[in-house]
Amino acid sequence: MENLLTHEEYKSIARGLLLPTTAFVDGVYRPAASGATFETINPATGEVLAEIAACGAEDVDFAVGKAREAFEDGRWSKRAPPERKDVLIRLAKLINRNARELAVLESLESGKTILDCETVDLPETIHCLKWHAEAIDKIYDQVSPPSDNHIAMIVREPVGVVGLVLPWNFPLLMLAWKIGPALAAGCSVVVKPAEETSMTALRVAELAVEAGLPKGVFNVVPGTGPEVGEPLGRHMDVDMVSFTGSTETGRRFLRYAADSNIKEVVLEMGGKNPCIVLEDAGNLDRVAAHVVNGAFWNMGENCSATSRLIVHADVKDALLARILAHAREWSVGDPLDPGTRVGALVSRAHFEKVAAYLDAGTRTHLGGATEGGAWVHPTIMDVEPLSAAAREEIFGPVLAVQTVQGLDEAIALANETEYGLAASIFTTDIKRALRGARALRAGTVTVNSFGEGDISTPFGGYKTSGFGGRDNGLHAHDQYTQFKTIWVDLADDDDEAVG
Ligand SMILES: NC(=O)C1=CN([C@@H]2O[C@H](COP(=O)(O)OP(=O)(O)OC[C@H]3O[C@@H](n4cnc5c(N)ncnc54)[C@H](O)[C@@H]3O)[C@@H](O)[C@H]2O)C=CC1
Ligand code: BAL
Repeated sequence: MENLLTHEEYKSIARGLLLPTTAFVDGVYRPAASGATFETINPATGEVLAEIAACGAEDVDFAVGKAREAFEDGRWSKRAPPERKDVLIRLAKLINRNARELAVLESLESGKTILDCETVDLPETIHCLKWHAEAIDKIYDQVSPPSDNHIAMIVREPVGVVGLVLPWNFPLLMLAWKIGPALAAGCSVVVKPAEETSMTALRVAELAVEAGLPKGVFNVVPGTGPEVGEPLGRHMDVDMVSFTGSTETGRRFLRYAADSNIKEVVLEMGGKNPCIVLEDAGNLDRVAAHVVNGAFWNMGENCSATSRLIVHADVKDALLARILAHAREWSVGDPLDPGTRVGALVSRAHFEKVAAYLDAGTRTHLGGATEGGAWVHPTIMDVEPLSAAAREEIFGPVLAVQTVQGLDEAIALANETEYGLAASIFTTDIKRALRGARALRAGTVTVNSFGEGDISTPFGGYKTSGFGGRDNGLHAHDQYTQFKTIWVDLADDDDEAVG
């Protein structure tokens, strides 16, 4: 990549970074009300990067209050759409101007490779914000003609104060997926970053104010799930929560909403995503490259990662040979080395969770090993259909392989999961591809490729993978918008009144 720096240059930038460590509320950085802090660790070195404000219910309440004030006085919610667009485009440009610093910060906190941060996370974050900004003044209200004597306007209004609860695997991109449409709609937001990765969200909130976003509209409250996420989920003055993370925590947000003000809840949760390769898949080398990318990109810490390979017996050996050849190219190493493809897992605790699955297969084809308490080598293993490794979300670079004899068996096995986020199918027969794609119970199905789609296409899951709406696409704007119907009676004053 011609724009990448050297390993030494990245390390030098890392040493010089100014780290944002306190909450960002009402346009300024401020410590937690209690003064408490927690350590944020660089997972690749085990070193403490910074002490971050450990916020709690009092801080959440303060941030929600400021977000509410901002929403009600209309400083953002009632600004003309073209003006909101200009501010968000300025924010995208500021992120672009600070992209290198943000990429290094993202990599340091999360263990993600600098290669991905520079070439995927930052460009996609910037593109996402621009895309939603550009959409703001192109979404029209509607008029319904119920009768000659009536007219009904269907108008969109911002939902209000929104809580955005983020995961650690794509800290910046998930922030953008949520603030893009939320701010575009005119909402005020209170962001709760994952405790492993608080700093890039804090820095983006600061840049947003520099871009002209009024204070109080974009607040960030760092802290743990129980101390910040729960009070946000239970807050009586939060109108909606959008969450990305585990299915277990997603369920909690439904309970919080039910027990409080029945706020709207949108959940993007786990996956155990199948990749079906049929005997007529065509160029197996190309298929293998997709499978390896789907399984090991971002260390498999990706809700839509290819975590199950369901392969036809006739091509299994040939495909596996090519998969192993591609996977061996994925070098494990320091995330700040631009040659590294597999960085550190996000935390020691997560490393231990993933490592516990490494001997759960019936036969290991590759990997099965760890390194330095932070790295898991790309691992490929055969698994039994009902085993934990075949059913549970591992969220690491582990590919579970199962063999089938035909399409129907493959579909049945693919759907035999509580999840339904993503799936892929490889075949050169268009009818089989479409029959398979329709039968797969997943929010995104890719044919002859691996991918999550594009900012323009909705992303979310079936079954326990998703609830309440979709990220991305214009559909995402619906989440952050209330529809109001305004009826007008067009009858003359002396006509008989009818309902
Ligand atoms: N769908 C996805 O993209 C993600 C899935 N996961 C899955 O979840 C597993 C566990 O990872 P975690 O980081 O523990 O995920 P998590 O779902 O617990 O964390 C996601 C967010 O929810 C917050 N949270 C945690 N407990 C909470 C609570 N009781 N109330 C309110 N908010 C709470 C966290 O602080 C974080 O901001 C992973 O191994 C992986 O399988 C994790 C991250 C992202
Ligand atoms: N793959 C984007 C959503 C996520 O993994 O959190």
